[in-house]
Amino acid sequence: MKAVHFGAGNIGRGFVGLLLHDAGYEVVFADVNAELIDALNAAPSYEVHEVGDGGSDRTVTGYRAVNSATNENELIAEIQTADVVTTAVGPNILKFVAPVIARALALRDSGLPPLAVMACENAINATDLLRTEIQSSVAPEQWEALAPRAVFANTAVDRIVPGQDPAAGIDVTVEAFYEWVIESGPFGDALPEIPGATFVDALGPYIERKLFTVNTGHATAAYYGFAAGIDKISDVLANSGVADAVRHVLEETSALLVVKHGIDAEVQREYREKILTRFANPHLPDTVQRVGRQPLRKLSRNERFISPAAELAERGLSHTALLDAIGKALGFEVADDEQSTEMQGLLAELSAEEFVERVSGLAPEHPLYAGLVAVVREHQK
Ligand SMILES: NC(=O)c1ccc[n+]([C@@H]2O[C@H](COP(=O)([O-])OP(=O)(O)OC[C@H]3O[C@@H](n4cnc5c(N)ncnc54)[C@H](O)[C@@H]3O)[C@@H](O)[C@H]2O)c1
Ligand SMILES: O=P(O)(O)OC[C@@H](O)[C@@H](O)[C@H](O)[C@H](O)CO
Repeated sequence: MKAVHFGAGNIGRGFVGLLLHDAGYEVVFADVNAELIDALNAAPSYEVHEVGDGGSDRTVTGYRAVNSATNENELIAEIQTADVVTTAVGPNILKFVAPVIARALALRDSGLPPLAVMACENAINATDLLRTEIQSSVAPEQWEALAPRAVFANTAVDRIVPGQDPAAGIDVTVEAFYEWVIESGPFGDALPEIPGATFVDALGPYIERKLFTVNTGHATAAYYGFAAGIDKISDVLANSGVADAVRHVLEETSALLVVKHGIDAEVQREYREKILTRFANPHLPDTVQRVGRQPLRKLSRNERFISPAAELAERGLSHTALLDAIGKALGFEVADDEQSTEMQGLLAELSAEEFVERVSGLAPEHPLYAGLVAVVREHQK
């Protein structure tokens, strides 16, 4: 079995690549980082260090790596005969990896089983987005021929993999916890063999629970931590004021998840307590800069703040802690985070109403709109 994985970064090496390797796949990493590709190809193995309770050291072997920026033909040949394609490049990058997948599908032997394509990004229905990008990269009549050659399944991935110490080379430090949930429907009876993954009929509740608990809580900690001048995420959680703010936010998103998806309130309470423990893992060198990265993406309509806050507002439920966290997000500014500087520019140039419409995509008639405008206006004072 062969898997081609786009994005040999933190989650690519520390989670998706590891689980595919454990499942018996020959893993081919594709990345645009030439130095990383060379380092992977120069070593016969790399280590995944799981830190915290229950962690152990794991070794990944039998992989190879292709530079997708310079070796497109080699990559196409690999995808043509692969069983699985996964991505962990960031949702905004999917449009760049789509054309090469389309070209490989066009050359794929139609007698082969369909290629299983799964985007492992922090976004709702990221694989649907990837499929749309692949489809729009070819002519409509060509898509009819290509579509049966692939199966597209959405997934939810959860493992905290911080930025890595450059001195560690290609080895990766990760938390011990992981969860990979994949929708089963698209595969019919032919589920990919990935023992470390859980296949479910309906992914919606899983991805929303993950994004609106783990990622909403994480981003809240990052933006409050940044405002307080704290660098390490575990130190942020040690600040009782910030820890309370994160708890309040997660109580609000939990109320939505319980009412919307019928998740048991006690089960959800335990889930969020476990997540707070994960954030506080002192062995994990995670930073507010990484967790808060790309704030414009995080403040967009279907993401971890606006989506739950909008639905809470629509249902007449409390969302004040989320609005406070959004206010903190507006203060995020990190020199090498382009979106954070772009956001500061927008805050300086646009009215509060224009900023809300541009960034969150909410219309003036939405019940969250006025509250959001007030938060932005307060920040601009
Ligand atoms: N790190 C985590 O804790 C974590 C956990 C769950 C999900 N995720 C999600 O996984 C994705 C990747 O996150 P990460 O933390 O691993 O980021 P990362 O920056 O460590 O890795 C991304 C990799 O993608 C590569 N890349 C960029 N453009 C590319 C292209 N056009 N083709 C091929 N490779 C390309 C980069 O060079 C980099 O190596 C994001 O969507 C993130 O939300 C991350
Ligand atoms: O990757 P992002 O930028 O969407 O979010 C940053 C972190 O919250 C995220 O990477 C978490 O570590 C991860 O989602 C845990 O499963």
